[in-house]
Amino acid sequence: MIIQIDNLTKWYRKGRTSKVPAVDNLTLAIAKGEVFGFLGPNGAGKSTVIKILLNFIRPSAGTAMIKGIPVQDPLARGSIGYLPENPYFYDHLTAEEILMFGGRTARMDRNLIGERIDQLLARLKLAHVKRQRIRTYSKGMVQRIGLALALIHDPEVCILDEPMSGLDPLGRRLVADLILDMRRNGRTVFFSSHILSDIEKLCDRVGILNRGRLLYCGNTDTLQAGAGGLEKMFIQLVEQDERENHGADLAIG
Ligand SMILES: Nc1ncnc2c1ncn2[C@@H]1O[C@H](COP(=O)(O)OP(=O)(O)OP(=O)(O)O)[C@@H](O)[C@H]1O
Repeated sequence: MIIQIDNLTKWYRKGRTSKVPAVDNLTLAIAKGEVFGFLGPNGAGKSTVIKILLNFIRPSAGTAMIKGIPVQDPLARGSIGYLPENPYFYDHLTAEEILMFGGRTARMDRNLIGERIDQLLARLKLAHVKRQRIRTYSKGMVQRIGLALALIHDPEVCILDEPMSGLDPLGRRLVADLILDMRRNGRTVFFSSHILSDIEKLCDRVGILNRGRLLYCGNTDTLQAGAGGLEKMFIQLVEQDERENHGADLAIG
């Protein structure tokens, strides 16, 4: 398995005395070449899992590995491309400068980086702003530069935290096409999203998280065959978990 998460738990402090589990004994394995959609309501723990995979934060218990390498080992990061939930750049830099920096950090050859920049900016419909400073970009343009930076070194594993966030329908289509291309090229994509229609279209499998626990993990084909598809299933599972395990009546939908 290219991503292997075992019994992962992350506690955060809440006030002085109490702690809440943001991730609660999560076990999950993603195969090479899979497009995996990671879903869950706000605060379910998706970004926390992603931050652990990137080794930005440490788990309280359990393990996470990329290509069999524990995520704490810097070697594990060599094969990852990462898009944060809210990408942020120095706004006096241009797209070209940011992407060149990203490519150099990944130890790529300058000429190769140049080619890759042109290719990615064309795909993301940003070629015309290559030499413009980021401060002149709209929110959706910054998001697309974030994606280009995640992909500059053609990573084996792409971990994308809400890649469609802030994008218009055309931007979403561009990102969806890029994800499908990555799958065709044997790349693995692990992404979180609240846009269930995108998840249904793009993913081989989905995992549904609530309060840090995995409520469902499985194939999207089976879901579509079921009545109501992913949206209905998502709402039912989360409502049921809230009612049965947390005494809350959500009354969603
Ligand atoms: N640094 C922190 N300190 C304390 N609690 C935190 C911290 N970061 C996250 N949390 C809590 O951990 C839980 C999971 O948060 P996380 O950001 O992982 O959720 P998410 O599923 O990514 O949510 P969203 O869909 O809103 O982005 C939430 O209850 C959140 O309040």
